[in-house]
Amino acid sequence: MQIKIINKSTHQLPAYETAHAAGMDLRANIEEQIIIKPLQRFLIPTGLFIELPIGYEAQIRPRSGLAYKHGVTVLNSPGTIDADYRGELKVLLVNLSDTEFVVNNGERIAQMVVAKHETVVWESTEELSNTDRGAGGYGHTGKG
Ligand SMILES: O=c1ccn([C@H]2C[C@H](O)[C@@H](COP(=O)(O)OP(=O)(O)OP(=O)(O)O)O2)c(=O)[nH]1
Repeated sequence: MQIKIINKSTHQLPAYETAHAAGMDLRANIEEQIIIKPLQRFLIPTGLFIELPIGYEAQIRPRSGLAYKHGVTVLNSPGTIDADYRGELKVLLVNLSDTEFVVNNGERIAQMVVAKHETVVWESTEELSNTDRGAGGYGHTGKG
């Protein structure tokens, strides 16, 4: 499927990401370096704007390399981009390490996947069907 995108960032979208991709890496589009201190968060602009069809969402997810090597992740993961959103895509990074993390312009800070979802009609009722699980959860079947 094709999805409209406006790129107002200072960098080009790589060709491998604009053709038949599941999504794309998201890059910081910033005029100056951003320094995220330990346990601080920062909303980072990407310079990208998209028009998703109804019935689709985009999910902003962490990059495993940033999480593993630097303790930096997406705070609201997965961030939800609604189909009717026309603003700039932004990434909410949080630094869970004990050292500062520097973000440079053009750096890949997260990844975005486009996903189809059901459109639901919530049917109000007084009773739900019985199951073996019932209301059990939160590890009720064992330790973990
Ligand atoms: O990581 C994110 C999360 C959201 N958004 C944009 C797109 C999304 O469609 C909009 C609203 O996000 P969300 O529904 O998560 O926000 P909310 O906290 O429920 O506030 P709102 O009242 O604006 O819906 O913000 C981003 O750019 N990045």
